[in-house]
Amino acid sequence: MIILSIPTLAVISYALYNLFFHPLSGIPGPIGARTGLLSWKSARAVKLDMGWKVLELHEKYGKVVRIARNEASICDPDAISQIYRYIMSSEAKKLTAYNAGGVDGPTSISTVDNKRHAEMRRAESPAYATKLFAAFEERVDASCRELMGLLDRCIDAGKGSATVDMGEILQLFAIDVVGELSLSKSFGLCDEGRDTHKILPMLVKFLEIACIGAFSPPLVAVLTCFNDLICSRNAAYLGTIRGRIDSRFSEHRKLNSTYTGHRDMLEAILAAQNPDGSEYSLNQARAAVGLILGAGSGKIFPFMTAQTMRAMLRFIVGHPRVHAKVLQEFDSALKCSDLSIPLSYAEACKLSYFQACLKETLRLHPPIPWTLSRIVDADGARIAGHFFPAGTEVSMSPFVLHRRAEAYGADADTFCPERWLEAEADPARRREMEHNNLAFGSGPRVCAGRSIGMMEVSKVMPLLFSKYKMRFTPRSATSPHTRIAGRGVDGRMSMEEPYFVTSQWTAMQSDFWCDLSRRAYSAEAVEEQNIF
Ligand code: HEM
Repeated sequence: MIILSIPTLAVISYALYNLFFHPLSGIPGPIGARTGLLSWKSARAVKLDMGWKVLELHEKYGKVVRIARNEASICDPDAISQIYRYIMSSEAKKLTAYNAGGVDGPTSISTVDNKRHAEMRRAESPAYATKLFAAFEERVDASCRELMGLLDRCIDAGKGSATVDMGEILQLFAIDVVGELSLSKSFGLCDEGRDTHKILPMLVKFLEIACIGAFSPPLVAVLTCFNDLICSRNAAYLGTIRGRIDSRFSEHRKLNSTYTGHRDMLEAILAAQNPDGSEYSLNQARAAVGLILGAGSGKIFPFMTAQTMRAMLRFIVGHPRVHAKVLQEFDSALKCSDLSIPLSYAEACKLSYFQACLKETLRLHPPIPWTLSRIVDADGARIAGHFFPAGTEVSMSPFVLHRRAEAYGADADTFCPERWLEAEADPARRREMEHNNLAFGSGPRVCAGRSIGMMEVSKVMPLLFSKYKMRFTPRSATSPHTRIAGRGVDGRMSMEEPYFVTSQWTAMQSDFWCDLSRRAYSAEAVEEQNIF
């Protein structure tokens, strides 16, 4: 009896301490999180509903919510700099959860120590530098051609129209692009027209499991075994990547090559040096390139660009007024010879309405809805009216912040690209809106591949919109959808929703079918055919 009651007493004392004496005890939140007896975040990782659940908590409890025993989620634009810049600039460490999922060794995103992170970031920065952009653009153009080739083949096979899983096709494209950018070699997925190595399910499972493991430490060992199993079942894909990295590594060492800055990201990584002047080892190169490719890392960037492209397609085609304006802008630029095909990034940046749509897409559907956590440093910090002592965690969800009226106005939850154009006339407002955009994170750990991601999306999406007539395949008993209803990024289920979103570390869409046919892209054609 006494033996039984000791553990029970320990649990009760632990819960009471967390409820009434823990430094975060004054902050409201779900009871499981406040007592520390249930992991609210693990539940989100398993149920794949993070975005809308954390939003619900903020709607119920306000700007500051205790989402774990030691963590508060904050949604206050005024706190962005404090959390991501000032706290980070001192001794604060990045949450150890980022370590989950690494295979080849530490990467910049998984490195907790700030000093080491800064060193890695500096060493690897040439891989993301604008110096490589001319080469990058050619490679993205090559992948665009393969993508258009695939869509044309589908349309020809269907004698002028086709119903395709655009979600999957855009993912194949994004993976081909990172293959081109990082290793000078596409994976040929668009050429094949399908996921030949079954890479996609592997990457999705890898990511989901890494997230569950990150927030359920007792499960890490079991989940790591699952991840190893997933990797071994997809040895062909991982083997191809490793083989390419390894042979380029030996070639680099044998020839004692110097970095010319003209080839690809791997060339820049092979030339990277540690602070003591030593060259990057094979494992360091594998880890850095694996991070970019999503092979052997829990953070999968080809997913993020694909998610952005899918969301953009969903928002633009789902808003006929916006769709017509995007096409009109493209057609008139083409008519005035302001554009060439393939589109250069510089030209794509001049399509101001299109760029506003891209920013609006990243605002309403940030690929990472998860709370980006930081640990408070030795001095503690006063944030959003609360004092956080050293060692407590503070975080923000891009998804939640982007939907707050304080950040984007009373209509924050509607898709309105015009808000970005209007802000152009008011530099202070524009700066504020850019500052509140957390889609790529903020501060010293902001996304290293931001310009690459923006370039990729900016080059391919205008072409897709202008070259093809696209509409969402209506859901019906005979449609190819695997789910009866769709689910939007806000968690709402609907028969009208063209895809199904799961919200975990990333907001992933699936089951996204579109009807496709060719479109004559010129301004006259739009008017004559009265397409809209
Ligand atoms: C639309 C596409 C993308 C989005 C929305 C995105 C978003 C993000 C976010 C939110 C973070 C920071 C996470 C944090 O605060 O801990 C991040 C980090 C990072 N991203 Fe991206 N990303 C995108 C594309 C890419 C691409 C294409 C690459 C590589 C070519 C890339 C490479 C990285 C790297 C290396 C980091 C780690 C930075 C560090 O910790 O120093 N990203 N990304």
